[in-house]
Amino acid sequence: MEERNRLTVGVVGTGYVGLTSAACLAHLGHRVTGVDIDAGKVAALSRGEIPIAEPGLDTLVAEGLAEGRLAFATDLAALSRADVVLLCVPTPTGQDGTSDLHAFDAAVEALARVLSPGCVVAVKSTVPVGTTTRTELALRRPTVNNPEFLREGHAAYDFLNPDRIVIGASDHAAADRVAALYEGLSAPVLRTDPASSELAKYASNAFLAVKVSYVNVLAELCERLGADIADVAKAMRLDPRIGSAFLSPGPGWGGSCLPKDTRALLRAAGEAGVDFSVLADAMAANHHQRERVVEKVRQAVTGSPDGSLEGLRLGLLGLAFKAGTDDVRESPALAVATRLAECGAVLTGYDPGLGRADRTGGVVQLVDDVTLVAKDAAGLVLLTEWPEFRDLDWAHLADLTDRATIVDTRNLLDPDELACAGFVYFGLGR
Ligand SMILES: NC(=O)c1ccc[n+]([C@@H]2O[C@H](COP(=O)([O-])OP(=O)(O)OC[C@H]3O[C@@H](n4cnc5c(N)ncnc54)[C@H](O)[C@@H]3O)[C@@H](O)[C@H]2O)c1
Ligand SMILES: O=c1ccn([C@@H]2O[C@H](COP(=O)(O)OP(=O)(O)O[C@H]3O[C@H](CO)[C@@H](O)[C@H](O)[C@H]3O)[C@@H](O)[C@H]2O)c(=O)[nH]1
Repeated sequence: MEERNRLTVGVVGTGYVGLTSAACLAHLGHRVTGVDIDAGKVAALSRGEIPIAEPGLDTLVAEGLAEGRLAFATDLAALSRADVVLLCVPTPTGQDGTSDLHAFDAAVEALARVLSPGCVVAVKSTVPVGTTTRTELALRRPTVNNPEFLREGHAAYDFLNPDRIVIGASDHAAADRVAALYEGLSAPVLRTDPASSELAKYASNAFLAVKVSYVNVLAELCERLGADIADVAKAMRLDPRIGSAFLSPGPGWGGSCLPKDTRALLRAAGEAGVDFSVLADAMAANHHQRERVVEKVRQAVTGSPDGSLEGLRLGLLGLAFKAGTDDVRESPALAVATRLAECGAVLTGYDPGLGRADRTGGVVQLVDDVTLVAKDAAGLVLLTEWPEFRDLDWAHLADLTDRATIVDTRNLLDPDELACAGFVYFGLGR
């Protein structure tokens, strides 16, 4: 990148989005300082220690630190000379869809005191429509909305290879400044107004949620009608209007974004007097899906829809909300585990991303050896689609179990192979 395009960038919040943005923008040649209120995190990052499991991020952070283009601080004063500041703080949503903007507003209030008059602020946090314009008024600095679409587990790759860059701004020069951050990346840049940009973020996540709920209900219908969801989805994927992604059934959609953003969009629609019942239905289907998985496990391991799970040992494979991450925020796997525990089951769990770090609130005894999960279990439940589960020694695991029964909620495994290994296999929609 030419020297003239290098910007001095501040990033507020160094979580999944902030840390990834900081490391990737430093990689693109900008001078970046990431600021976080968590002093322990800042100290660790300054030593090159990465608190989240994201492929490639450690290398990018090490590169940025070594080349002097990346630094971390706890004091926002470190951003006083920034050309652009990205806001990447959490914006959680309550059960009623209300966005909690405390962290966001606190960061804005503190920034107002330190930013130079010419600084452009980019809101990367996912925020309700109107927030960017309100922030612009509070900061009295040009403020644009620049939503982030990265997926956890692919954060650095997605940041550097985006499908699109969306910039919602009322000021052309401010939009140009933010667009300059991404020079060198080949992605369509969509310039629009702040409200459209804010809404595009929620609309994208909620659409993905609807798609997964659709396929999960379809899987239930397949079971009732004797069809195979794998083939039904395969036929659908071949239609480019439908697309090939997000058609895999599972225990429901979760994570730090889809649930909270769907709730927020439904609330925004309600407040605007718009009946967006397809969203409410997708959320209800998602709740139902977890119950359906619990009832499938009950039927599989007890042989009856009314069988008791009290005192039964169950082994869980996977607790993260999806493969490739150590994140358990709103994890459907954890929701299923919690429900099974409420039914009296005694749970042992193994997740390649979590190790023995207990982030399950004590619901599951986490072990770091899959054979301990199988030992004396009345059944196994595969909840997260870690690819390495395909290569386990299933015959050995079947021998270790009390009853060689497995419920594969991700349809990850080959039913014939599992049957050969001695398991009674149950998938979804098969
Ligand atoms: N996680 C994702 O995959 C993803 C993707 C796209 C968009 N988003 C959105 O990005 C935003 C951030 O999400 P995240 O997952 O990166 O959050 P996170 O919880 O991983 O990280 C947020 C960081 O902000 C810090 N922080 C909180 N208040 C602060 C303050 N006042 N000043 C400085 N630092 C502060 C926290 O200590 C934490 O390190 C949210 O709005 C989210 O919806 C997340
Ligand atoms: O066919 C599928 C695809 C996904 N899921 C589930 O859907 C959830 C969400 O998956 P994913 O979208 O990959 O997770 P995130 O990393 O949270 O990414 C979403 O949320 C981010 C935060 O807003 C956005 O930036 C991303 O574009 C958006 O994909 C997970 O529980 C998945 O297991 C399925 O069950 N079946």
